[in-house]
Amino acid sequence: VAPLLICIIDAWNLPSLRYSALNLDQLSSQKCYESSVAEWAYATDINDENEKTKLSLSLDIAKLSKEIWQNVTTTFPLWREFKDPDLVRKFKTITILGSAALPDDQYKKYAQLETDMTKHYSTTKVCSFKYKETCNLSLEPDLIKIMRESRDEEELRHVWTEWHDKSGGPTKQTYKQFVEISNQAAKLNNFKDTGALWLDGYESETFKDDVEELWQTLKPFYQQMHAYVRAKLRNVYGDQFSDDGLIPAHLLGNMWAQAWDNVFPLMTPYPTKASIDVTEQMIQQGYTPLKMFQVSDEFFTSLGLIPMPEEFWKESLIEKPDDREVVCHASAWDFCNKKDFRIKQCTRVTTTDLITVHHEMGHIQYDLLYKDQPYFYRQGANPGFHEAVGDTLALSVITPKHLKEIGLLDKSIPIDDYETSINFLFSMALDKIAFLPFGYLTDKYRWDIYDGTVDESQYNTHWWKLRKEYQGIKPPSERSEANFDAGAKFHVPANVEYLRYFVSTIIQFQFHRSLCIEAGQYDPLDSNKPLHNCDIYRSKAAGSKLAAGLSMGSSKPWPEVMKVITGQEKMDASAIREYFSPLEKWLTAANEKMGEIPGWK
Ligand SMILES: CC(=O)N[C@@H](CC(=O)O)C(=O)NC[C@H](CC1(C(=O)N[C@@H](Cc2ccc(O)cc2)C(=O)O)CCCC1)C(=O)O
Ligand SMILES: [Zn+2]
Repeated sequence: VAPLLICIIDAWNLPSLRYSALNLDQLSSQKCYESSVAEWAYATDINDENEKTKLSLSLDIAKLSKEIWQNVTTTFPLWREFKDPDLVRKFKTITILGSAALPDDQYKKYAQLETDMTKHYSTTKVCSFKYKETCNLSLEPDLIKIMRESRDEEELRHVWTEWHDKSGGPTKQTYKQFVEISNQAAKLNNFKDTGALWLDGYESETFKDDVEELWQTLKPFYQQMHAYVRAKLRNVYGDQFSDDGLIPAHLLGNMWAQAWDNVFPLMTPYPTKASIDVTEQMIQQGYTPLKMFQVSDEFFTSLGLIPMPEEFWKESLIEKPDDREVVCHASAWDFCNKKDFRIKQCTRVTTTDLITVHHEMGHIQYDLLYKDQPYFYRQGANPGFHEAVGDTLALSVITPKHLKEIGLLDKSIPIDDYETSINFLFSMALDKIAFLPFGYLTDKYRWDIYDGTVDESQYNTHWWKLRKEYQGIKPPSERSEANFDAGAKFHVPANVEYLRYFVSTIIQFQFHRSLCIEAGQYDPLDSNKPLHNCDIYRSKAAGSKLAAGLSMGSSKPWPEVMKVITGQEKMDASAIREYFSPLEKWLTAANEKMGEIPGWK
């Protein structure tokens, strides 16, 4: 590869030799394509044959990137001193290898451990509460549905405990081994541990402090919402509550208590007014998963963004097959050949899944917008940007105004009054504000493990310490170090960094505010155009502003991309606070009236 490399670097310097730069791009994207095909085959049909192929292809691509890395660092040991910042940036993306830096045998062990943990998570089955001998319930769709719909405290506790015992516990020792190898890889990349490697993706010395500050800014609002929800759940499940101020984790409508929108029906602020749960309407109108993807694609193209390519509609898997095991956790795939882009999602016809469809389509839209960047720049400006694309557009889609526009909310229903807006904002806060402490602690927990603060004898104790401190929740049943409850959350066994979702929750409101101004849908001085009512649907101006930033991929540091999209360079909680400000006032007054004191011991 060395000679190829020499002229590659020249090529980057001498446009005349561009063809050789293409070779490195072509070499890497070809290998990426092959390993993506093998990954996809496995994720959509979990069996030994596909697992072997997937592991061998991922070893191949690890070998190639290690070879390129070794040649770059030996041929150009002083690359950090180069004058051209773009060249230095390219070198940097090549030299951050992650697990591929491991020697082959260690890499094989790492990949096997990760595959074993993800396979265990994706195939775990539990027994039903009502029919004790039925033990084939999957997380998706069975347990998700029970957690969303059941109001039977014992059934919720059974399902929560079964899932946490069976999915997390058995992977604890595997995870401990995985942590050790993962840290070895980080050190080979010149990081002190995997947590530091993850944070490097945000290219900011102060990132941890910035995140902590954003959390401290929003924590009082979270505590007001937590207090109101706690009071309302106490009315329903009284005996489950004690005076510690904590909410039992199984009563919040979600297996991980990370989004509470499913308990909205138990605490609707104004029950006679409209709510944005349009699941019934979708079913009545004969919505199918395909229709949900078409509705989303139409929203993107209404902004002048790129339609899903032919391949997408042909190759995506949008419903759970009934003849094989698949990894149901939704995901969006870029096959690195500029043509093949797919989504794998076990889609159900629900409002939540309509939002998830937009989330996944947002990933593909970003992949499409930066597909002509050099291979190493075909990434999000930072991981949070990739997560924010779909959610930003979903903030418009989910408004009562837009739901009427697409016929999911009856035209006759009044939606411009104060009470309807409080219902809407409360439902949005149960999703977005409830998520913030979870989005933060899921990586804080793993930073503490990777940097050695916590060893495996404390894995479960530490998880519940953070879950109590940040979320104000507690487990519904006795937990011990025989459990590994963090392992019951996909991203831990699958080893996917999670802070990206906290970052996305903050910046998506900054993107939304900027695009709403561009679309003429929001004016900070016009109270008739509040931010939460904005729908950028059909605004080509908003679409082109978003596309201008996203097309840059990771070619520039993310503050520059942030500036293109929002005019600001920093993450800033003012947008999310402005969006929710009517609700924050309402909740504070409601808690005072109930005598409900925010916070917990
Ligand atoms: C090849 C590959 O892996 N590709 C990446 C994308 C990429 O890197 O290009 C990818 O598809 N990752 C999967 C992951 C799936 C989901 C997720 O895990 N979400 C978080 C947090 C959350 C929850 C609600 C929400 O509205 C938004 C976020 C959770 O469920 O806890 C499942 C539901 C939605 C998104 C994703 O799409 O981020
Ligand atoms: Zn995502």
